[in-house]
Amino acid sequence: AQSGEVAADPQQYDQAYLSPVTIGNSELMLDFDTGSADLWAFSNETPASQSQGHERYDSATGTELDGYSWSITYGDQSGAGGNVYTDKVVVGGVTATRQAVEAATSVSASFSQNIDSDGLLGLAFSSINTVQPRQQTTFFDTVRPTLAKALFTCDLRQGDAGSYTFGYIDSSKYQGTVTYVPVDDSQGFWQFTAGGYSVGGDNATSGSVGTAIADTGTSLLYLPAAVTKAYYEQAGGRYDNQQGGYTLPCNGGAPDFSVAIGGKTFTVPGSYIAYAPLTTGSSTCFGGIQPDTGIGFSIFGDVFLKAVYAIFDVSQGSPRLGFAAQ
Ligand SMILES: O=C(NNC1=NCCC1)c1ccc(Br)cc1
Repeated sequence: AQSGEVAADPQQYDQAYLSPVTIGNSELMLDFDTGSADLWAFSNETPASQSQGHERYDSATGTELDGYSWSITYGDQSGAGGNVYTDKVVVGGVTATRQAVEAATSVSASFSQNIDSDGLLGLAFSSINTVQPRQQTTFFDTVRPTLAKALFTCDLRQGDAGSYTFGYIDSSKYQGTVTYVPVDDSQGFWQFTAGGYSVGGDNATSGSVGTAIADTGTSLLYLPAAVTKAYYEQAGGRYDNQQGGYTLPCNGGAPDFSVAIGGKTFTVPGSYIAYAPLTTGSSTCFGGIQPDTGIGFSIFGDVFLKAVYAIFDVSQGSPRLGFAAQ
């Protein structure tokens, strides 16, 4: 049985985390994304005008799926599209011999401009893979029957290298016990229910967060508008229309944010929520918590995930998420 571990290296401000992947004989840095289900890369088929500074997948090593294509739009309105190959993909020693690899023929500006990222490796459910005419499986679904345990884990860290594992849980990476919650995969996401919250350890805050997804591909923590408003009232933040979100002082006084999941409380340090200065040297920071208005549910992105050890587990028949304090 296979198992393995790969580093997750943070970009500036932990905006995204990138992991090394070998596709054919190309070595690429991909953004592992539990919020989508396509494995795509900049390629020899991506226009030079869009791929300056990126490593590219050489599709010559692959077998083209004739007449197949893909096209994806992400929650932040970025997107890409192209052709489809099968090729050997290796992640931390775990090998998929015939993985669908989606070669980009077009990518949106934010992907071209982020030269650290050579593409994405989707880890949501294969039901939302965009390949036509026949949907393809994610890397995890492709290797799942060969894994020691049908699960992968995510250990993202603030400003430091973390890791993803496939096929095993590394109990040295968390403290205390793991709390498991059921996952509703009907929309293709790692969707769960979050409970009550508190700001700055003040257990007077009431209400509950509700339906949420665990999304490594989203940088911030998007919560219901009422919860977000309650947080910034205590944090001394304000909604800045020009910035299109809440901002707050960078000065280190931001309160912690705690949320109950499966009856256990998980805490995001205030320092994670003073996310990044509006511009270099500014004493005002963009907030790591923002309202989930219009999305339909909350998004537990990297700001939350780097405060926990997360286990994405399909070994029990029904999918489940495990969380433990880091
Ligand atoms: O696209 C999503 N996550 N991944 C990525 N974002 C940007 C690049 C990769 C996403 C998924 C579900 C919801 Br609801 C909102 C956003």
